[in-house]
Amino acid sequence: MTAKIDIRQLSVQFSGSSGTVNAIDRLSLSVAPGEFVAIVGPSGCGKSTLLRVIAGLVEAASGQVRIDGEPVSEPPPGVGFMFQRDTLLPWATVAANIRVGCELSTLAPADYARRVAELIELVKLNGFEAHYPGALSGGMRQRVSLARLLAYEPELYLMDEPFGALDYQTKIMMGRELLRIWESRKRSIVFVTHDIEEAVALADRVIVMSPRPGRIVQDYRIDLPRPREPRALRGNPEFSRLCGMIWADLAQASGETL
Ligand SMILES: Nc1ncnc2c1ncn2[C@@H]1O[C@H](COP(=O)(O)OP(=O)(O)OP(=O)(O)O)[C@@H](O)[C@H]1O
Repeated sequence: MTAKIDIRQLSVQFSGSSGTVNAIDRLSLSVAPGEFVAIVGPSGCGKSTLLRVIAGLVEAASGQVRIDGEPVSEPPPGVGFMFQRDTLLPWATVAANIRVGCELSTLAPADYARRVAELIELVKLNGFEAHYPGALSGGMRQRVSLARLLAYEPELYLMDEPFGALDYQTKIMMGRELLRIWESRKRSIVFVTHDIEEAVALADRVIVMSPRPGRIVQDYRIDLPRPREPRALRGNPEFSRLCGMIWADLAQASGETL
């Protein structure tokens, strides 16, 4: 079976006035079709850079990234992103921003309005349809970005701390929705987060990265039963064990003692 994402010996460097930064060093990773992979690691370890290389937005110094067997050289079709800083159109309303996702999807134009209304309901932005992004909080903008991504329904979701600006309850709710959609459609997801519990609750695998240069130090298979209810997992001993191990890896990667 062809991997959805196949990364071989990837290195990425950034050059600036203060010298060259080795952001990623000889990293190899394979993501199967339909797999949900979470990436955790200390700040600055190259998680966002890795997503950007997969998305064809940053060039590799060496190594190769393939999506569906094809080398990535520019943003590939069928890939949806959700970046840390939202990329909403400032001149378009909430509804119009979500509609952009529909336009990228295979949905018939006659169904756009219904889908936009469903997604606004899903991300709890009823009453804000006609607002512009500048009039929304960071968490609300993140929910619009999520709705736009869900409207697109790409084959591959690249999500960079998608729930980082949300309050705890909304974050749990959005995680549950993402799981529900993923479980019904089985698209591939690469999901960067700083939240270990979120990573273990959602993903099939949790990849732990070390700080500069970014490398993979652990690759955990999360065999917790599905469908999962993120909140109910909090009392599960296997869930706690996995979170504890990843916590220890991260502490070690950051050079901290527990
Ligand atoms: N465009 C760029 N130019 C120069 N250096 C960069 C650029 N983008 C990233 N870097 C550097 O590459 C390294 C990895 O950055 P990256 O944003 O990928 O880390 P991260 O793990 O996503 O961090 P965080 O968890 O804080 O979001 C950092 O040292 C960063 O300073």
